[in-house]
Amino acid sequence: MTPEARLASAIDLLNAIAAAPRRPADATANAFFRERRFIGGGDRRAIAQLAWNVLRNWRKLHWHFPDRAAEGFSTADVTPRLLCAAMLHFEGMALDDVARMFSGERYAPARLKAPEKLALSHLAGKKLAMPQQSNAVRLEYPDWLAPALEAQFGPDLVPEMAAMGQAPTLDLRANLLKGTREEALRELARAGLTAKPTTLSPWGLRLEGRQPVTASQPFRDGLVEIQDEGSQLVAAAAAPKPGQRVADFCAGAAGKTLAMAMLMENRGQIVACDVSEPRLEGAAKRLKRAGVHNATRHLLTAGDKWAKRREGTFDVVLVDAPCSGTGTWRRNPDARLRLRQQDLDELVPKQAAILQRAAKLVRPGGRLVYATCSLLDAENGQQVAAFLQSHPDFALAAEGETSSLLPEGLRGKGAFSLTPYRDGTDGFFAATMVRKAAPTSTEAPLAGPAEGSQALRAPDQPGEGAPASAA
Ligand SMILES: C[S@@+](CC[C@H](N)C(=O)[O-])C[C@H]1O[C@@H](n2cnc3c(N)ncnc32)[C@H](O)[C@@H]1O
Repeated sequence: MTPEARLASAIDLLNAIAAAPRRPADATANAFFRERRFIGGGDRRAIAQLAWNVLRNWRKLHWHFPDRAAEGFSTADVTPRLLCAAMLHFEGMALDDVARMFSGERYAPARLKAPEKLALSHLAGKKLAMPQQSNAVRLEYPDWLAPALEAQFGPDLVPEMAAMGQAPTLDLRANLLKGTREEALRELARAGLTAKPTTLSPWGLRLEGRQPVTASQPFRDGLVEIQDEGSQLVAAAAAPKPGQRVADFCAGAAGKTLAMAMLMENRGQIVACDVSEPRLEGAAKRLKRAGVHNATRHLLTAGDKWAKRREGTFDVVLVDAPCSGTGTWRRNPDARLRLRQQDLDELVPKQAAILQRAAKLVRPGGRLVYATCSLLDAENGQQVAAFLQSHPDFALAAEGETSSLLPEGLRGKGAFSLTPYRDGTDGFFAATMVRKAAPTSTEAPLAGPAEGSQALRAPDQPGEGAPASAA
């Protein structure tokens, strides 16, 4: 593709993203490229990069295009065309050269209109980030979240949000069911991929730059799984042992189920629960590729007796709760634009209800881990404090009760948070709680696999399951 055609496609992609404002941009981008299979890998990366740079710098770019009614320019004229043109300029292209890209010729974007030319002319001599911009604009966070983020990070707000604005690293987890971390490193190198061990997760590997992992042999063989180092540490906090009974209550597409099955050395039983059938379906292919044999899936439905019958029977219960995803803004810059106060107002009681339901599954003496990929105390510390207040039979794990798989700095307290600036991971929170050992005679006996649960050895047929996710 010519540079002009790539530009036109980036504009089309941003228009598609704008047309589905509640849908995650990466889902729209996947559909966009699926419908345009003729676009090759290099072009695809260049198109996505320009579109993502626009999303990452959304507020700053808009700041440069205020209403200029007297000159016939209104903010309604700020379209993906203008944002892409501005982005190219701020990336170093002279304004005349940017204008030339809009040639109107075949595959190139249509010529710039008078209001667009006028708006672009005001960019001359300016930088993308300007001292007059507020912190929220310069660092790309929503104004309504400023008080919560300021309270959370204090003097670190600026470096934390700046780190959140960077492109993320791509982390893998060596799957010890298939080989050691050293073997994974060797096989990656043999496949032409450069990685190095992570410092916090004992199984993590960090890839330099963007490398085609999913097409590589070690990925296809299940020797490595895509998983942010922070997500690996949540599984480390849960620390299930071989032979135990484990419930991954919000398992989604099983990112943490996979890591926990690895820690269990495929022994014992792990039940991956979720309310979303498509997500649980997506888990099947990943579990098969990873060589996991000790997992079953269970779809949670309203009025379902499954959980009731298994109260007090699990050694470890992980609640990887649905959350604002504010810790994943590096990966999903569009999420900053989508998140509303209303979403948070709905999420907090939902998380509390899920945590209460899941807690009932924990046996006396067992472990309950509550985790999110959120930066916000309302979803994290406050949620755990409220739970402990209303559940005196649970306590935050004391030193010595937390997982020895965690790095020393995270082991001392029952709860930890991770951030891109401090830890080089996505933002994560995990709290380990222990149910006090006070067995009662009414406890249900250990139950076998649930009715309606599906054995995950099933997908022998090609094409079953969903692609790997980074969760
Ligand atoms: C953060 S995601 C889980 C990611 C997953 N653990 C992983 O590592 O790949 C949260 C999940 O909670 C699920 N969920 C939402 N409401 C739920 C509920 N009431 N009970 C259980 N799971 C729920 C969502 O469908 C979603 O898959």
